[in-house]
Amino acid sequence: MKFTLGKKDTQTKARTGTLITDHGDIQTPIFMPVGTAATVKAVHQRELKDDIKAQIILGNTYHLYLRPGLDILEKAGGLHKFNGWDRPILTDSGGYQVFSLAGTRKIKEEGVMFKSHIDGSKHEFTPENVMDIQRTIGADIIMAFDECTPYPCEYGYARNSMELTHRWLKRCINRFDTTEGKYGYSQTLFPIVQGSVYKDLRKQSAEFIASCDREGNAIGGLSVGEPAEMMYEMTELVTDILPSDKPRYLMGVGTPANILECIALGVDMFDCVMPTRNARNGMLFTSEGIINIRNEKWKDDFNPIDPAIGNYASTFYSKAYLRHLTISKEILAAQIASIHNLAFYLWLVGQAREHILAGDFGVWKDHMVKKVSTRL
Ligand SMILES: CO[C@@H]1O[C@H](CNc2nc3cc4c(=O)[nH]c(N)nc4cc3[nH]2)[C@@H](O)[C@H]1O
Repeated sequence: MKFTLGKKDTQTKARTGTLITDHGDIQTPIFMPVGTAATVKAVHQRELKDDIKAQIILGNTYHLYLRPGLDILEKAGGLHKFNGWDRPILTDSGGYQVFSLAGTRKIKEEGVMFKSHIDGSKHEFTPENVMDIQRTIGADIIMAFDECTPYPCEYGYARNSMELTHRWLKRCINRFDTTEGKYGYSQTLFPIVQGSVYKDLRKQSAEFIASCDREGNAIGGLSVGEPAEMMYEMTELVTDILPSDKPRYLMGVGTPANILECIALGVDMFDCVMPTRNARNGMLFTSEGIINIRNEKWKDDFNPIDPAIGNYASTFYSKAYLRHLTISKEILAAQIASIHNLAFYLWLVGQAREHILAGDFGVWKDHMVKKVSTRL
């Protein structure tokens, strides 16, 4: 994988770039739709490509390992062949899901023992087998096996958790660098900065991660319930230390406003379940602000959902129609709202890229942060 920097903004730390992978190029800043269990929920691959203009999507090691399982994925020739998404894929390592989803888990130096949330079966993730699992899934970008330090937590817990993540990272690197991809294209491993909300730990973790000299770096342990101001403070502290010639991925972030603020702090890659999860509950992100489509006020609003972002679903369907589908619990509601929200997120980061190139990102960002946060 190769990353070439494009233009650096003069008023903020925002920058454009291009990530070159064996499954295609990615223009940054970029938002990555979450496709947890081999699917971006309610959305076809064609819609992802043509309507949403997604450039890279996520998969999840924890979920894919449990179902459909490695045997099926290997027989299919990897995840790209299995779900038909032939552009880049990034998989999270399970370092978050094991702590947030799995039943009873036990963290040891060796790894994490856990029970499947599906059938209660017992499993163990170690840095080594999580690398092997992600080799089999075949994502272009894979994440190190880490502990996403819970928030809030005591300083001592945060330090021990960060140090465990660093020891696990060394084992991930040793395993990854001594194994090959299984499907004839290259994969790359991103390490993950931890340190919770403690400045000295964040600095220490960012310096260690930077010293590993990998092709990209991720910022973890955020978007876990901390106040937004704290997320921004930790993000800025870390991006000032991570190398500027490598892509920076802020995991699990976030709202449209969070994404714009963190682009201004020098982050290049984002993922979040919000556009798809909130879509299924009738919460729409639009270029004019946030809409709760269930609200009575939309029942006879026959205007399109959001023609400004220029995709089929947001232009063809009216708010009144989508409200009807949503309160009627029609399947099509989830499809239209998910496509719309994801198209909005891709439109927003695309606009950010254009304004960085045009040299007016700072002013545009401040205006848009207010606009996208307005409750309509
Ligand atoms: C704002 O949405 C809520 O918050 C979650 C996103 N927040 C988040 N923070 C993360 C941190 C890590 C990490 O430190 N390590 C690894 N490996 N993966 C991670 C994944 C993460 N996702 C959504 O699931 C949703 O519940």
